[in-house]
This record gives sequence, C-alpha cells and structure tokens, in this order.
Amino acid sequence: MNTLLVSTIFFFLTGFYYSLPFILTLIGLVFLFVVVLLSVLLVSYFKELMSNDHRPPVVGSTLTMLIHFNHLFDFMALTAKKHHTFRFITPTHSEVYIANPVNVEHILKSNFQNYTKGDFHKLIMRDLFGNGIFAADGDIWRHQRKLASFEFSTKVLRDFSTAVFRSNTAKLVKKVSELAVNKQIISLQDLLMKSTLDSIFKVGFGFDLDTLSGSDEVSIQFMTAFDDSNCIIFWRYVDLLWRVKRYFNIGSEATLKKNIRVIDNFVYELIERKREQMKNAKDDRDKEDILSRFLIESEKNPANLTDQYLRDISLSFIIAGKDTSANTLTWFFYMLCKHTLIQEKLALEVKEATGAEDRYSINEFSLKLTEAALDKMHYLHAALTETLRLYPAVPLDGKHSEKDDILPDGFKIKKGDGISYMAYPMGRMTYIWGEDAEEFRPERWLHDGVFQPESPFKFTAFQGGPRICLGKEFAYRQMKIMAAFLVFFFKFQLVDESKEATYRTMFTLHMDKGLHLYAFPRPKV
Ligand code: HEM
Repeated sequence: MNTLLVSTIFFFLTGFYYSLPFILTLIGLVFLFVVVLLSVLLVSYFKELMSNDHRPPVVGSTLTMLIHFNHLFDFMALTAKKHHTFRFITPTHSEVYIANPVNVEHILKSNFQNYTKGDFHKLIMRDLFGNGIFAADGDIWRHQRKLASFEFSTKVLRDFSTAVFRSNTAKLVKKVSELAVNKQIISLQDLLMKSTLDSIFKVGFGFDLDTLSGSDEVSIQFMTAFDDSNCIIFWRYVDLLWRVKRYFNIGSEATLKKNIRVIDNFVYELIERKREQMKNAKDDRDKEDILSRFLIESEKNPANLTDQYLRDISLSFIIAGKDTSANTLTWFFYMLCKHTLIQEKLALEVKEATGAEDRYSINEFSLKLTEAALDKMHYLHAALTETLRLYPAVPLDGKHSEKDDILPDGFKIKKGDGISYMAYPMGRMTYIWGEDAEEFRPERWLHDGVFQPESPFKFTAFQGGPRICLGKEFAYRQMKIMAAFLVFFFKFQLVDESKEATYRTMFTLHMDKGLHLYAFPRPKV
C-alpha cells in the first residue's frame, strides 16, 4: 500500500504520466468527495444535536474529548457532577455516559441483552484483542465465559495461583530490599507490572518469564509493545482518522501494526512451545495452567479452537491479569504514602493476622501468610476496595445499544448509541458516596471491623451483571498477598511529596510516569 502511495505522489510531482487537466480533474473530484463527506457528517451531527426529545444533554463532541484527552476521566467527573447522564456527539452516533447506579444496573443487568460491545467497540479493539472475551458478544462470548468460569472455579487453579503469587512476591520483596538497602529510588509501578506479568504467565501458561530480574529481552519487548498498543487502541476513540491511517499504515497506526507483530510472534511461539511441552509429557497432562487446559480442549475441538482464537484468549488473560492488579496496587501505595497512619494501621493488621514477628525472614513470613490469615485482613481488603473506588483499574467501560430504549432516569437511548458507565467519575460523586466522596477512607467499608460489600452497580470497579469480572477473587488474593508482604517488610515514602500523581489516558488506569518511592526496611528486633 505504501509503494502505491509513494508512486502516486511521485507521478503527481513529476507529471510523468498525467497531463495538467487530468490532475486538476482529479483534485476537483477529491475535493468534491471531501465536501460531500463533511456535509453528510455535519447534517448527522446537527440532526443529533437537535434531537433533544428526552435525550441526554449534549456536552460536546469528539473534539471536546480530544481537547480534554489528557485528563479525560476528571473532565467526565466534573461533567457528571452537573449531569448524571450526558452525551457527546461523534460524526456517526451519540456516546452517552452514565453515573447513576440505577441506570448502571439497567444496562449491565436488567436490559443486558440490549447493551452489547457492538461493532463500534469491536472494530476499535479487534486488532489487539481479536475475538478475545473483552471484545466478544453472543456465542463467542458465552463460549469463553463458560470455559473461563470453569477454570476459575477449580481448586487446582486456586492453589496453584496462590503458590505462584507467594513465590513471585518473595522475589519482589528481595528486589525492593536490595534497592532499599542502597537508598535507591524504587519505580514501584514498573516492578509491580513486571511481577504481575510474571505471575499471570506462570498461572496462565505455565512458563517462568522472570521479567522482574530484567534478564529476558524478548519478554521486555513484548511488555512494551503490549502497553503501547493499549494506549494507541484507546486513542482511536478520539482519532477520527485512525482508519485512514491504518489503511495507509502511517503514524500511530504504523506503530501499532509493528507492536502487534511483536505481540503475535511472542504469543504464537508460546502456544507452539506449550504444544511441544505437552507432546513430550504425554502422561503428565493434568497441568494446572490455563493454556494447557485450553489446548486439551482444542484437541477435542480443533475447528473451534484455532491458534488465532487461542492467541486472542491468551492475550485477554494477560491484559486482565497484568495491568488491573498492578495499577490498583500502584494507586494503593500512593494512597498509603499520602496517609501514613493508614499505612501503619495496615502493617499492624498484617502482623496481628499472621502472627509473624518482626525478625522473620521472607520465607518464614510466607509460611505465615495463610488463607486464614488473609481472610482476617478486613482493613487491608477495605483499603484495596477504597483504592478501586477512587482509582478503578477500568475507569470507563463502553457498551452499544442494539435497540431504542428508555433509561430508568427517563432519558431516551437510540439504537446505535454508545453508552458507557463511568467507574472513575462515579467514585467521586457525593450523591453516591456522601459528602466525603473524594476522601480516601477505608473505614467506610467496615462495620464493627468487618468488611461490608456494596452493590456492583454503585461500586462498579469489577462491572456487574452477567459480565462481571471473572478474576475478582483471584485479583483480591493476589493484591492482598503482595500488599501484605510489602507493608510487613517496608515503610514507603514518596520521593516527591509535593507532586500529585495523575494517569495516562488508556483502557486501564496507569499512573503517568510511574510511582517513585523510597522504601525503608521496618526495624528488626
Ligand atoms: C483489580 C483487578 C481487576 C479489576 C478492577 C477488573 C475489572 C474488570 C472489569 C471492569 C471488567 C469488565 C470489562 C468489560 O467487559 O468491558 C472485567 C472483566 C473481566 N475480567 Fe477483570 N478485573 C480485575 C482483575 C482480573 C483478573 C486478575 C482476571 C483474570 C486473571 C480478570 C479476568 C476478567 C475476565 C475474563 C473478564 C471478562 C468477563 C466477561 O466479559 O464476561 N480480571 N474485569
């Protein structure tokens, strides 16, 4: 395609093939095409703008989102304080945003069948996610949901993943310890991302990646390509020209294509390696990792579980398991540095629940961090949940309306509208959480010291209804193990206490430029 473009420009510039009248006619035709296209878009824009018969108020267009892109979730929060339901107009349809829990329950549960991922989201996500569960509807979604639900409910996976979390967190503690002893700055988000990637690889695919040690160049390349793709794919929501750029393979789309090649090579090789490993160990087929189980399934049903489909499923697990938990823990430690009393309270709870003594080594502590001890840590559970209320790992979540509908608050939804519930803004609404909505206060989740869950349509970090997150329990277990280890061994302090952290706008709530801390080993007696 690039060759065609270059030769066309060359011919234009040299006039080698075309005469002047021909070129002028061609330019005229292109101009006419652009004018017709713009007119069609403008007409549909104004038609949408005028259709305010019980339609949610219009607060802007794609251009508004583009202008506020770098602080998009805060801009949405500010808008949601004025309007609980509102919309933006894009050249092709309206994008409705909702913050009212009753509306959220309606789209996620009561009228679930009307609110799908839809072609608009699927088209944007397809290059990275393919037919993976995050970008799937209907039978494809049901198939993966069924397979994955079964996996997540097995005791084998539970025991195996707990062991993996413990051993990978022990490695993380050693790494932080080395940096702390030398009084070096710790880039915690980076370390957390590497540690959760190592864990999801072991649990998902049965391989040791060890990105934490930084020795595996290929996996670091994969991780970078993956993070950048996540950003570029999200950028497509405000980039009206992404399809043109993709067609001509230029700009961000050319970068995305390169990144996806890196990702694909990595994942296909992984599938191949796993197949080889399983062939060589025919008698040992009772594997704990998720990919082995999907591969066994694919042998029974090769037409349905192709390599491409296995790639899509595998990638969905990586994105689900890596970014969400690591990002949440990053904001959690940021909050602990801002609220040192809470940090101390947590360290005390971990000590009491495990019965561990200050002088314990990493291995001794690990043995004490049993399931029963984790279950006793209500304050830790509340602090992680409070982090997710204010900094949900998935800050906005988009659906598509299949038919005309009316929301419980009376606003009309048209067939083809996009509709997103806003987890990040919702955490900041006084009409949902009370006057102290913007304060970090784990106590709001406790009654007599016992954690009290909230409705998933009010606390939307894990979504709700039939598509509620499948990894919720898995994620809490991992985050509790990692947090308990780290607060038991270290006290954390921000390198620059005057700076307010912010996010990089993408699918997951990634802290912009990372989290830089000092860690001080807790005194050993
Ligand atoms: C703090 C951690 C996590 C948060 C906040 C979180 C949040 C979410 C959210 C908001 C969704 C809905 C996404 C959508 O449909 O657009 C989701 C779906 C999902 N999550 Fe999680 N997640 C977390 C961790 C995990 C982990 C560790 C796993 C698995 C290893 C996981 C597996 C899944 C799967 C498979 C779905 C798709 C469910 C479906 O569409 O039926 N999640 N998660």
